[in-house]
Parts: sequence; structure tokens; C-alpha cells
Amino acid sequence: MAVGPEITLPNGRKMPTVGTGLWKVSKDTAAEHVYNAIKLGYRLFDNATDYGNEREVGLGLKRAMDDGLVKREELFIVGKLWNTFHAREHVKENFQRTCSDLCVDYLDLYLVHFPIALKYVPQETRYPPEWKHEVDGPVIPVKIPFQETWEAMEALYNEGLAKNIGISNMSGAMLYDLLSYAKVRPAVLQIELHPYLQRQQLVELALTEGMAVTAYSSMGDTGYHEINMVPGGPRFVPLLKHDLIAEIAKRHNRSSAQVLLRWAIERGVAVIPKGSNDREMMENLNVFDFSLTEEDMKEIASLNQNLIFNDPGKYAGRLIWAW
Ligand SMILES: NC(=O)C1=CN([C@@H]2O[C@H](COP(=O)(O)OP(=O)(O)OC[C@H]3O[C@@H](n4cnc5c(N)ncnc54)[C@H](OP(=O)(O)O)[C@@H]3O)[C@@H](O)[C@H]2O)C=CC1
Ligand SMILES: O=C1CO[C@H](CO)[C@@H](O)[C@@H]1O
Repeated sequence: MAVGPEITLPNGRKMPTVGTGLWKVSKDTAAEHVYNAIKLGYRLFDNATDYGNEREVGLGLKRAMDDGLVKREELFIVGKLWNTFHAREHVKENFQRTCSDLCVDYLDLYLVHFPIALKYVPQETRYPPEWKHEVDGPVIPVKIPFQETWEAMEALYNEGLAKNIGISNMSGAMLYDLLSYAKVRPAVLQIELHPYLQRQQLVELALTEGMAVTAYSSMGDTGYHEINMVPGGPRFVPLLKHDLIAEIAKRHNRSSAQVLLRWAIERGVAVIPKGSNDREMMENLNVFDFSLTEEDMKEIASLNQNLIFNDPGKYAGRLIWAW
């Protein structure tokens, strides 16, 4: 069963326009969450080594397949190479661990999570290594050319293990550079994207170069609550509570969350919202029977502030990211 229209990737494979993300889904609930999501109709699952729940997610996927709810080929499973595995000899190691944890033998899409290479941490020491560790402190940046990482990603593609490869958190300049040497071009660019961070040029560049774009954090700040808690009061109105979004939602008899997702879809972009309960999960899937008008899109365009919420430096506790 396909959920809504799909996006055709450069090699002809199809990707659902709406999937669901698994960042911050707790280990205790992940298996049930995924099983339930499949029952509700989700087919695309956005995973990452860094989310620390792939084993539990895998149990949910396996149970759904074993119970005959879905076949492997109906699912679109996304994984992400973590920053400590960028060296040529470690890319496949991370990939295989993800596949084994997720109980699958291939991924539909494997992304490089960040164009930031960090010092290798063996799995026996810590898995996943994350941005910092309370005992060892921040993980250490290392100088590995992105081309080396990308060639190892291409090898996974050529072996048929990753049906598509792509990147996340990459700027236009890096993308241009990557396109100069890529033998397998990235199929997908996954980036933070919401009305406060509209990235018109980057989206246009990726789409023009034939890539699909996936938006993450469509609801804006919700996953980064602490960012709004600054002395002197909040820095901005949370998008889910923004009057303009609420007003547009009212016009269409929809929720603010649905307007935020639809805004990305109108731009030709896929979305991977994380719903916290059945109501949210259903709402986020039901975004194909209404459209935003040109006027709505113009109004939302006025909200852009180039406001980035995902700042790895905050997680790592050190300068690690230069936007
Ligand atoms: N490549 C990358 O570096 C990154 C990728 N991602 C991916 O993107 C996914 C989504 O991004 P993320 O930042 O997690 O969050 P979202 O923007 O999807 O927001 C998630 C939160 O928004 C609220 N929400 C979701 N749906 C609704 C709804 N229908 N009504 C009301 N509230 C709603 C929920 O908050 P509440 O729990 O309070 O109800 C939920 O926890 C991640 O799970 C991950 O897979 C995310 C960040 C970075
Ligand atoms: O995808 C994610 C959301 O952002 C976090 C902070 O950069 C990451 O650690 C996480 O993997």
C-alpha cells in the first residue's frame, strides 16, 4: 500500500512523500511505535545510528513483517552514517550494524548524517558514540575528506546494499563540490526546513540537480525546546502556536501541524514528522486531500528568519559546526 503520492528518485525508485522520524522515540516504546505506525499506514521510517533505538525499531519492523502487515519491499527504510564512521574502512561497519539492528539486509536510502567527521569510536567502546560522552567529553573532529566517505557510500550502492545514497545537513557549496566528483549522485538531501528556515536557494539547487529534498523538523523548534528558554523570555513564537499558521489552518479546517507539512509538500519536498501519539500520527499522514493557496504560501513566506534550531555545537559542547 502506498501512502499518498510518491517521489521518483533519480534511479527510478519511489520514495513516499510522508514518512515518520524516530529521533527521540524512546527505546521502551520504539518497537510498539513502529508496529503501530505501520498499522496506521506509514511505510517510510527515518532512522539513524545516533537515535540509539535501531535495535528496538528493528523489533517493531520484524514483528510487522512476520505478522504479514507489510512486506519488506513495501517499506522504505532510511538509515544514516554517523560522524565517527566517516573513514573509508568504517562506513560499511556502521551500515552493517544498522541493517542488523533493523533486521533488514538492505536499506532503501542511506544518508551521510552530517558532513562532519569525528574520531572513530569502536563499537565495543560505545555505540552509538553520539556527540559527547560524560566520561570522555566531546568526540574529536578529524580531517577526512568528504570524497573518501562518499566513495565508500558509492561502494554500498554498487553492491546493492543501499538502494539509494544521499546526504543530510549539507550546504549548497558542499553540494556543488560533491557533484564534481560523485560517480553516484546523491538521490536525497535531508535538511532542516520549516517556515522560519525556508532555504529557497538550497531547495532549488537540489531539485534542479535532480535530487529529492526531505524536510526535517517541520514543526520547527519542538525537538529543541531548550532553545526557546533564554533569559528575558522566548526568542520566537513556536510555529505550532503561531497565529498566522493557526489562521491558515482554520481556513482549511486543518491543524497547524498539517499546514506546516503541507507547506513543504507544496514545494515538492518530502516530510518525516515524528508523531507522539495516534492522533498526531494520523493527522500527519492525512495531508493529501487539501492544498495551500498561492496566497497562503505568500503569507508563510513572510515568516522566514533563517532560524536554525539544530546546532550540533550545543550538543557537543564545543565548536563543531560552522553554518
Ligand atoms: N538529518 C538530521 O540531522 C535530522 C533528522 N531529523 C529527522 O526528522 C524527524 C522529525 O524531526 P523532529 O525535529 O523530530 O520533529 P518534528 O518537527 O517532526 O516535530 C516533532 C514534535 O512535534 C509535535 N508534533 C508532531 N506532529 C504533531 C501534530 N500533528 N500535532 C501537534 N504536534 C505535533 C510533537 O511534539 P510533542 O511530543 O510535544 O507532542 C513531536 O514530538 C526526526 O524524528 C528525525 O527522524 C530530525 C532532526 C535532525
Ligand atoms: O538527527 C538528529 C537531530 O539533531 C541532533 C543534534 O544535532 C542529532 O544528534 C540527531 O542525530
